[in-house]
Amino acid sequence: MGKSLQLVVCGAAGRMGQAVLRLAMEDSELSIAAALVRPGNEPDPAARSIQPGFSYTTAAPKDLRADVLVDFSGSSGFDAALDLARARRLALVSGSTGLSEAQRSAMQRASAEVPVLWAANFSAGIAVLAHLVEQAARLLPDWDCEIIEAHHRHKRDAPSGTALMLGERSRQARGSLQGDAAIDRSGPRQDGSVGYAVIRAGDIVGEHEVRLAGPGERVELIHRASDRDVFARGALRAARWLAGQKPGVYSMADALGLTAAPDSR
Ligand SMILES: NC(=O)C1=CN([C@@H]2O[C@H](COP(=O)(O)OP(=O)(O)OC[C@H]3O[C@@H](n4cnc5c(N)ncnc54)[C@H](OP(=O)(O)O)[C@@H]3O)[C@@H](O)[C@H]2O)C=CC1
Ligand SMILES: O=C(O)C1=N[C@H](C(=O)O)C[C@H](O)C1
Repeated sequence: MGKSLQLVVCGAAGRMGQAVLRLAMEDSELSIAAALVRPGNEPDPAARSIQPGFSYTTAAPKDLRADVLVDFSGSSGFDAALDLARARRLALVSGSTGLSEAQRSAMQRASAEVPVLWAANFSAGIAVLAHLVEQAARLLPDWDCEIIEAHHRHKRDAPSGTALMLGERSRQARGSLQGDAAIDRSGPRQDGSVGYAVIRAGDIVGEHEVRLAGPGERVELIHRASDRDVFARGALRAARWLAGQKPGVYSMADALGLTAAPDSR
């Protein structure tokens, strides 16, 4: 059977880009139409377990034929990825975090033209954690909510996109209008706020703990990713699902078929 779904990968030289490329190349139903990197940033395919003879590119070819753009280029590459998806009418799957309000608005506008699926975290476990956090926050409306996240030493944004999503979900579940706790955590805690603590160390793939604390007791909900491939697999699953959808905004819950459960955004 021939390969069916053509992918463009943005941020292809990065940790996630490399994982997406490797897994896509192992999949007989996927092929890589273009792997976009910054000029001078082309990894050695041989050194990274990518197919021999595979070539990276710094700009999309004029005759590009593709179905879905998978973006892991972070906030610095996101604008170019979004422009490319719009210009070539490609469905967009993006896991880039640390996006500004302006970038999020631009993504929303683009969804009128192409199908868009953005998720802070493509793992199935985080989709379930988000669901549990919502339930716990609703059942324990007055308890303090703290989110502790840990990632590798190279991560550029903080708190992580996943931590912010979990905080937002907890606030939504409580109907709280209260904002995030200030970065300056000195002084007593503000009722109803969500607090964040950040660890950046070594090669930690991604850990998120939501701690709900009341008087004399606490509930801790934890997810630990130990292999970056879980995110890459989730993104490829999202890409398969998104191809052929109408323009609009979609979530990982849509792609996973979790219609009754909240999504992982
Ligand atoms: N949703 C999810 O499940 C997950 C999301 N992420 C998110 O994905 C993003 C990437 O993570 P990670 O792979 O670890 O980061 P990396 O820094 O390893 O990779 C990002 C890559 O994108 C490149 N890049 C930046 N701008 C451009 C551009 N304009 N054109 C082409 N390439 C560009 C960077 O190049 P250079 O180094 O030269 O800047 C780098 O090679 C982050 O925002 C991270 O938080 C990560 C894991 C899972
Ligand atoms: O940068 C990473 O590595 C990760 N980023 C995402 C985030 O910011 O939430 C998801 C995952 O935790 C790994």
